[in-house]
Amino acid sequence: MSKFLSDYGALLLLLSIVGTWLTVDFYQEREQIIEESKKLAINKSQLVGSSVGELFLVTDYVLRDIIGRLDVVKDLQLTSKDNERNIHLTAILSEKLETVTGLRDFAVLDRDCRIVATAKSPFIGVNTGQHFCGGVKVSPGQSTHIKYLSADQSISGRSAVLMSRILGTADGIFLGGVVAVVDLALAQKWIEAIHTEANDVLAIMDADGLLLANKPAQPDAIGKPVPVPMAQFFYSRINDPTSFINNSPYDGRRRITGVSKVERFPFITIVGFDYDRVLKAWRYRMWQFATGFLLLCIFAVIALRSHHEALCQRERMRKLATTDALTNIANRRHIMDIGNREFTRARRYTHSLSVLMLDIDKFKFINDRWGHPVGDRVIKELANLLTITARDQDVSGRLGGEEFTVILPHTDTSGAKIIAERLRVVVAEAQGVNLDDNTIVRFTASIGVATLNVEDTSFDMLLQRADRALYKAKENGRNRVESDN
Ligand SMILES: Nc1nc2c(ncn2[C@@H]2O[C@H](COP(=O)(O)OP(=O)(O)OP(=O)(O)O)[C@@H](O)[C@H]2O)c(=O)[nH]1
Repeated sequence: MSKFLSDYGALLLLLSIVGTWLTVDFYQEREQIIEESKKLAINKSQLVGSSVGELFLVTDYVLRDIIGRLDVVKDLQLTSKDNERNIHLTAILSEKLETVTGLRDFAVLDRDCRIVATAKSPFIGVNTGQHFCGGVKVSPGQSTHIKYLSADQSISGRSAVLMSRILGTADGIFLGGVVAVVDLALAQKWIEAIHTEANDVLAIMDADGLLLANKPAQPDAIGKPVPVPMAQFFYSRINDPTSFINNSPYDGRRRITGVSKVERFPFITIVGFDYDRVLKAWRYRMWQFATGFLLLCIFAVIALRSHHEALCQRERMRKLATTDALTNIANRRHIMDIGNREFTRARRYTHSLSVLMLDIDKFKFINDRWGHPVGDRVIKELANLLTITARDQDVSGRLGGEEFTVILPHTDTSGAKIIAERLRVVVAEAQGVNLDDNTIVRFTASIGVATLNVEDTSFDMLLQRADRALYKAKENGRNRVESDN
C-alpha cells in the first residue's frame, strides 16, 4: 500500500487538489447565489413597497384635496341638522371615492373626533376614537396618520386600514380631519396578483407589526402580530432594507428573505424566496460534479491499482528471469548479459575491465559429508559474502553449481587481484555454516582473475581466461588467487 502511495502519490494528490478546488468553488458559488437572491429579495420587497406606497400616496392626495375644500369653521362643526351642508359634503366625498380604487369610504371628523359626514356609511355622530383624538397634542397644520383596524375594533365590523389627514392648531390642538377607509381585501387581492415562484412568500406588515396581507393567503393570520423572526424587523427597528435566511414561522420552510420599509408610509414589505428552489439548480450541478468526480476517483484508483499490479508482476517476472533462486544474486543469463554490456562499454571507451571466477574448494566433500542441503547453505553463504564484500559498481552472479563470477568494471589487474585476495580472505575467515549439532562447516574458495586485453573478442573469452586462472589456483593448492594476465 505504501509503495502504491509513493508511486501514485502525485496523481492522488492532484485528485485531492482538484476535489478541494471543486468543493471551494461550489461553496463560493452557493454563497454568491444566496447573496444575489438576498439582493433580489430586497429589490422585490422595495418594488412591492413602492406599489403599496403608491396606493396610499394617491389616497393622501385625495385626502389633501378634500381637506382643502373643507370649511374648517362650518364643516368641522357640522351637526346632523345642517342638512344642506351635509349633502354638499357627502357629494364631495362620494365623488372622490370614485377616483380611487380600493377605498371603502371617506369620513369627515369634527374636533371631538365624531363623524360628521361620510361618502357611504351611516355612522354619522359616531366617535372614531383614534389615537389622535381625546385631547392629545397633534402636529400643527396638516399631518397624516395610518392605523390598522381589526374587525372587532372597526365600527363597520370589517378590518381595514384607516388613513387620516388631520388639522392641528399652532398649539397642537386637534381641529378635525378626513379619514380614508382602505379596504384590506384589495391589498390582499393585489398582493396575490404579484407573480411568485412555488413556495415563495410576500407579506405586508404595518408599523405595529400586524400582518395586513400575504401570499399565499392566510386569512387567520391577517391583523395578527407577525411572529419572530420577521417581528424583529418592526418598523421602528429598521432603517435600511435588510435580508436574512430564516425558517418561516408559518410553514417552517427555509427562505431567503428581503425586508424593506415603504417610503413615507408606516408599512413593511417582506419577500421570501424558497431556499430549496433558489439552490435547486446549484445542488443538481453539484451532485453531477460530485458523482462525476467520485467516479473519476474510483476509476483512477482502479486503473492505478491494476497498473501497479501489472508493474509488480512484471518486476516479479524480471526478478525471476534474472535472479538465481537459491542465492538471490544474478543468475547465469543475467550475469552474462551484464558482462557483455560491460565488455562492449569497456572496449568502446577503452576502460579497464576485470572478472573474477570463484569456486568453492572441495565442495563435493561438503556435499558428501553433510548432505546437499548443507551444501546449499554453503553456496548461499558464499553468495552473501560476495554481496557484502563487493563494491557498489561490482556485480556478482552464480554461474551454476558452486561456481561464481564477479564483474569488476573500471578495474585493472592489480586492482582486481586486491579485490580477489580480499574476497578470498573474507571467505576463509568467515564464520562458516553453523549446523544444528553445533558443527561449523568452514570452507574456502579459489579465485581466478582475468583483465580485458586486446586479444579478447568477447566477454566469454575473458571469462574463459578467468576460468583458466581458477584452474591454476586449484592446481596450485586451492584457497588462493591466480591471474591469467
Ligand atoms: N549442494 C549442492 N551441490 C551442488 C550444486 N550444484 C553442483 N553441486 C555439486 O557440487 C560438486 C562439485 O564438485 P566438483 O566440481 O567435483 O569439485 P569440488 O569437490 O568442489 O573440488 P574442487 O573444485 O576441485 O575443489 C558436485 O558434487 C555437484 O553435485 C548445488 O546446487 N547444490
